[in-house]
Amino acid sequence: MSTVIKNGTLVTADRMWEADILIEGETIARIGADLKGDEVIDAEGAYVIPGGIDPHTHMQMPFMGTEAAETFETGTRAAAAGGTTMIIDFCLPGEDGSIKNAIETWHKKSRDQICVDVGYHMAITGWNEQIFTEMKDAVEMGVNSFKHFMAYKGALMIDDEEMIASFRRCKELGVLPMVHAENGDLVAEAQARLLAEGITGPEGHSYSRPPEFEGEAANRAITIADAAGTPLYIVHVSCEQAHEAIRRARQKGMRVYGEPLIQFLTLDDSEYQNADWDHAARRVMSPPFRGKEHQDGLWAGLQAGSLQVVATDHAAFSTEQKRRGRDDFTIIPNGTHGLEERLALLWTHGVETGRLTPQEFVAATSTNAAKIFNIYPKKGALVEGADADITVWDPKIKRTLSVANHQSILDYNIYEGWEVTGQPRYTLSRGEVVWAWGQNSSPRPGRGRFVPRPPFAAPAKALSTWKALTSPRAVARNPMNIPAGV
Ligand SMILES: NC(=O)NCCC(=O)O
Ligand SMILES: [Zn+2]
Ligand SMILES: [Zn+2]
Repeated sequence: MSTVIKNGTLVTADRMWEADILIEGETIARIGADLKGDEVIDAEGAYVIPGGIDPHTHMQMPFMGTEAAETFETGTRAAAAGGTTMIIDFCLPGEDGSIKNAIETWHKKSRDQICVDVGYHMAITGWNEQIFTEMKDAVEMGVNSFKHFMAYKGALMIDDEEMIASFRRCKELGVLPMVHAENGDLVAEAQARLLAEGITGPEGHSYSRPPEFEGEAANRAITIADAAGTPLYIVHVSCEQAHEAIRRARQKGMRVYGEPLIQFLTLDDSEYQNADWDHAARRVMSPPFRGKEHQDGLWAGLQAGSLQVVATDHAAFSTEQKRRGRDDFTIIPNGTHGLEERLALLWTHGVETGRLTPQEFVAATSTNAAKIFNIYPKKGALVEGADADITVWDPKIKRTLSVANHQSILDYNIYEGWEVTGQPRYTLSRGEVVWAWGQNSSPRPGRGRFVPRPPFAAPAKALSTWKALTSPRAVARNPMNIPAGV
């Protein structure tokens, strides 16, 4: 069976042009004029873009004494409804500490539920022989990126020595280390002080994690990555201090990538001052939302290219779960949602305002992630042979974001009442329409697939060559120029 998408304007990270797309089975077979297929999808007046890739989600994640409420099923349905056709979720090792077992556990959780494709990053939450060995197994199982938490002291956090060892192992394996950059010791100290001062509400969360703590950790992680000779991806960049560290590193020629979240681009820290406890607690995440000046910096980074990917860090906890921290902000589960809203918010606040071109929008929502995480051009591209993960993006559809119409399992929406312009008229995952605007689609759970991601030959080789050329070496001297011993 073949399908042709007709009359649309194709947009990729580097081009915009009029053409039809012929899909045969699961892949793009041809791109050109006047193509014919068994079925026709009309894209008149719409942009035809690569399906979104959200490289930062946490479905059903065990965290802070509970488990994220969003399931792989509801989460990937929300993704499809928002024009996203692939997520990369974070695997956390269980009590046995095994990375291999964690991947199997994630497969078991996701396999029968996913409506679109998934990949995994692996969290490194300690350091020992088993982890060293199993990192290679993880690579063979299709994982090419490893996250290190510099925060969440006493839980997921690792120290510098462990991070150095793990980054060196990443370099050996040609895979990408990632960091959650916040100084966890300083956060823990600030939390204790604020509680002692009687600040127990969600505003304490924001006070305990100032941008300086994030900037310090970003600089430290960059220094460790440079010493280990590896590229680095910094997740959920929220502030100018971390952005500045990334800019400086990139200017020195380092491959450091920065990921702002759609939440950081659109919401600010005044949310934590809201008199309604639930309102403020539902927006508790780490790092927290920042002031407007930081937001402007993040937008500028996307425009200038110092930040590459807009993700969501979708970690959805219900009101009831958030209320666990009623008397103590340090136990409010950290996380917010955005998977379904990401593209529409970035279009509305990025493209509609002239901050981003449609091509830059595509780069930030799919192509750059596909390149950085080594699945390009299978994903994130409109080229012959690529997976037919395609969103027919209608820039005229208006929608009011609301818990009443969202697909997420959550009992609230942090964007309640916000008007957005632009929605997927159709979302296609490997050639199948999984979402059609206004038709109450229900993509089949279990149709999604795990996408293995191989290690990165090119950046690893380039960095090794450069490090070998610039590494310290002894100066060859004529013995006549060396003082004689006494
Ligand atoms: N970001 C957040 O608050 N929750 C999810 C876990 C993480 O990414 O740190
Ligand atoms: Zn994190
Ligand atoms: Zn996260």
